[in-house]
Amino acid sequence: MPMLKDPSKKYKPFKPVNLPNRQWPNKTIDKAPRWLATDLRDGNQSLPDPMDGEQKLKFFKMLVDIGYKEIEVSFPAASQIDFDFTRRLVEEPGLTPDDVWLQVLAPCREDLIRRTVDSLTGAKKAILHIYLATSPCFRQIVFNMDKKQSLEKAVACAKYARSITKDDPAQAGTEWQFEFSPETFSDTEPDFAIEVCEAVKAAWEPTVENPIIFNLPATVEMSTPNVYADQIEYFCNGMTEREKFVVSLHPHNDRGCAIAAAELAQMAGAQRVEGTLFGNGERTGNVDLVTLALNLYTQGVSPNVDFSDICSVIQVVEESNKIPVNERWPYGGLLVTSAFSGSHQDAVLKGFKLRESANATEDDEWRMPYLPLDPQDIGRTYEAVIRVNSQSGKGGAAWVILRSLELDLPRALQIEFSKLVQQATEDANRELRPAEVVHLFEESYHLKSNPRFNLIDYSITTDRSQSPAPPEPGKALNTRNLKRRFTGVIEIDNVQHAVTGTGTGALSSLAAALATLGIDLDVIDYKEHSIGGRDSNGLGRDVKAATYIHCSAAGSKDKVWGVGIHADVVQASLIAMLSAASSFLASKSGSPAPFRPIRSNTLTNEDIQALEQLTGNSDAVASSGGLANKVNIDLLTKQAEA
Ligand SMILES: CC(=O)SCCNC(=O)CCNC(=O)[C@H](O)C(C)(C)COP(=O)(O)OP(=O)(O)OC[C@H]1O[C@@H](n2cnc3c(N)ncnc32)[C@H](O)[C@@H]1OP(=O)(O)O
Ligand SMILES: CC(C)C(=O)C(=O)O
Repeated sequence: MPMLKDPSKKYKPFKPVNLPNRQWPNKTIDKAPRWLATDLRDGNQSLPDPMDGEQKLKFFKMLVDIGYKEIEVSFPAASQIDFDFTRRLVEEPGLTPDDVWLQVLAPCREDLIRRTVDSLTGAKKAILHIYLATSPCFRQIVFNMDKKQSLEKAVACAKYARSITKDDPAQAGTEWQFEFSPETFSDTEPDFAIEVCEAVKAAWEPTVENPIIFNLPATVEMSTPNVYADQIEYFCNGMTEREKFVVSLHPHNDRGCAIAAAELAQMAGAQRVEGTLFGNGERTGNVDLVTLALNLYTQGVSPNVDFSDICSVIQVVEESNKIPVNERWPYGGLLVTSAFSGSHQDAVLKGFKLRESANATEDDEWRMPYLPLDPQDIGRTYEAVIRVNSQSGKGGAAWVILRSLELDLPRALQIEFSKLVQQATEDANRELRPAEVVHLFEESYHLKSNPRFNLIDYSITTDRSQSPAPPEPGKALNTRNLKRRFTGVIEIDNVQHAVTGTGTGALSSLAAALATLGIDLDVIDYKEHSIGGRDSNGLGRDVKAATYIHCSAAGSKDKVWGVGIHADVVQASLIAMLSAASSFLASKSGSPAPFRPIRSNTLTNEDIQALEQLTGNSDAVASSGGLANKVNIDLLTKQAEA
């Protein structure tokens, strides 16, 4: 059967309350309401498999830890499990903190109210909650009662409840609060709801010090949230003795607007909200207390409950309800603090960088594109903020590398690496985990090991023979301007090559040395920074240098990046150069592997002496960076002679 083309006969629009002078739209919420957590009652009653006593206890303890002071723990007349659980909370020392109120629910039936009150005997602080559906639909279909009968039933039950609680001397050890719910309030004629509640108030005789709680449920959410807010404001205005009752909300989520309804209704005068963590409850659920609390928090209002360990909360909720918390659930969902798409990542990363450069503390104003809440405030890590898939941009992968390896990649390297990541995500057709992004980076830039190039040994000396300006007579040589000479042994594809080259610094001298083998690279960009932290004595001994060099191949448009990390800053740049050289060989189509030098090597006798010293003399080795590999000096000599 298709859906009705004209549903107007079957479904009628909700008739809003007439409240032309409504005040609530001009109000804001500037303080947390009283919370009532009803996971163990309304949440529990909606589960295919309700919780057992142990599960309830675990959940109860978590609610207490979060900071809830009013907890609806059971429907004691429903099952022995619920009754016993309530008794346990009352009897077992230390389970219920002195400032926590145990709330229990019963329908307007004397036998069930009696049983319910019995479950609380001896409690320090108890809220007895009874309900009677007051809407025309329920009066007619469920109870076959008219308004008068309905009102009389509510009053009779309130009187009975009073007689066995606050009026019963045997119950004097308990501090009692009384809550009445005109169930289906949102579908009840507004004036009738007021009439019933006035009568119940008169029956209970609340005081300013101990007001009655009128819980006004949207048992079924039937209208837009503004209509619910109107109903609440209308109720508050219509009732007498406003200071003797607390208005409580109990929104369900049939239309998906429970959060909005709870917020607008607070603006309309409600002081208390009943709900469950992550909105478990009948049908589409109760209003979600986590979202409500964090909505307040992100407006700078303390919610008086603590979700700083949201992951543990989710774990207990899921194991108790056996219903997963949706990944997209506001605030708590696993994916809501993650950005996959490039534009989001770019914006978020710029936000983080700005905070970092401003040395922002936890307390500093949170201004972050796309993220209304600092994930760390609820125990989520920044690692999970950026995730990499085929929708991601350069910033995503760069962030992963930064967080995992501390490498702050230059922009052009980010762009180059993101192309590799893009290819990998498209090949895999899925998200790349951080470890996979790291692995791809390490492989691409030969971080763990360079498969083709190995710096066996080297020394860098000043080259007086190539001094740009000979010293004036009588003046010392300005060593700053002296050229540097790289002399070393580089293994390429398992063959050792003795090379030497001169340049303005270590890098250019190595570049010159490589050029003698036919590997012509010009360094066009260079960046370095330190990584690693301080040791246990607070000294920067564990600090390493990270070097990035961007090279162009002489005579071609090819450009390659090299990355090197080493405790020795010079060696880091030499390693980076060889990393670039390796990429250069790989990028050259038609380049034979293994590598064969296309130019002959010209090692002078001085070079060979230097190499002999380098490998034979342990002091020299130490001063050259302490490379351990042993060079076959005979082979090198022969190579040089040839
Ligand atoms: C909106 C809410 O969430 S309200 C809370 C709902 N929670 C629960 O119902 C969970 C616990 N409930 C139970 O364990 C059971 O339903 C009990 C123990 C309360 C009652 O069980 P039973 O006696 O078997 O009655 P049952 O549930 O079949 O039917 C309800 C009866 O109570 C009546 N009733 C229903 N609601 C109410 C009410 N608020 N006040 C008075 N009577 C009511 C019904 O008219 C029906 O009476 P009938 O049999 O004369 O027609
Ligand atoms: C008993 C009442 C408060 C209830 O659960 C509801 O109306 O949804």
